[in-house]
Amino acid sequence: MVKTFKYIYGLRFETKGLENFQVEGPCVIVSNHQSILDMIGLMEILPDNCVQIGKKELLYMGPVGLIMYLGGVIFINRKSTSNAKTVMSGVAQTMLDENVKVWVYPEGTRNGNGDLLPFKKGAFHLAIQAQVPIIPVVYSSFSSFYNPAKKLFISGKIRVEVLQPIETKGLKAEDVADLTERCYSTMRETFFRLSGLASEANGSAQSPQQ
Ligand SMILES: CCCCC/C=C/C/C=C\CCCCCCCC(=O)SCCNC(=O)CCNC(=O)[C@H](O)C(C)(C)COP(=O)(O)OP(=O)(O)OC[C@H]1O[C@@H](n2cnc3c(N)ncnc32)[C@H](O)[C@@H]1OP(=O)(O)O
Ligand SMILES: CCCCCCCC/C=C\CCCCCCCC(=O)OC[C@@H](O)COP(=O)(O)O
Repeated sequence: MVKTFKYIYGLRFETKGLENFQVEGPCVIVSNHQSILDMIGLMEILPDNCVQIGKKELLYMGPVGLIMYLGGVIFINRKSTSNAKTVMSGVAQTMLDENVKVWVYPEGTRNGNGDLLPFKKGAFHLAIQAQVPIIPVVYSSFSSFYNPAKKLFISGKIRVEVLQPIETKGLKAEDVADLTERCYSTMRETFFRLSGLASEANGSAQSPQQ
């Protein structure tokens, strides 16, 4: 049902690398998060047996919260790192027991400013604790067709790339920072490429025309 919103809004998806989802057993999928439109992009490529990590406030969104709850979304309290850590440790065991993939937005919040925010570390702890691969997914920038500040929302194309799995076998807690950084730079590079943006050393991004 969520997927059908793409026809209403005139969004087209060009997807590459779906075969990278074909890993044996569970994995952690990480993707960039620009807006609520990501829910359409999520449903466009959602693999089987995959649940998402969401902020707990979403649970209180009436019927939408109920659907998410019934769909298996794992709710975390972002204001309490210790609570979120406890929930995610439980997830590591469950994903192995039940052969489930877990989708995390490592930026931890929506960000439509034409770059990726620094990644939070929960997804990477999770993958290392469960010793499962990380599969990065990158969606190109929406800014050419969707910009609430400029009251812009027209039809547009979203390029999606499912990148190759990053193995975590043998990695330990002390490798989390390095793994996070590796994944971040690969995804950021891919984001700029898919969006046709030139990156700048200071972290801001500009289109070549600008
Ligand atoms: C029309 C009808 C519609 C019908 C409806 C249908 C709807 C669709 C159905 C389903 C779709 C659902 C989609 C849901 C999408 C939801 C999107 C969101 O909500 S995004 C926001 C929530 N997600 C996240 O925040 C995930 C990312 N965040 C993290 O991973 C964080 O790390 C954290 C676990 C929340 C902790 O946050 P904190 O700010 O404290 O982050 P740090 O990363 O800086 O961590 C601090 C510190 O703790 C260490 N740490 C972190 N995690 C762990 C861990 N698991 N184990 C051990 N240690 C951990 C981390 O390393 C840091 O320490 P240090 O600095 O020393 O390294
Ligand atoms: C004009 C925009 C129109 C949007 C059309 C949306 C089509 C999708 C239809 C229904 C899906 C409803 C599901 C709602 C789930 C919202 C998930 C989401 O994006 O949560 C925000 C959260 O991650 C981070 O929150 P903050 O950025 O920190 O606060």
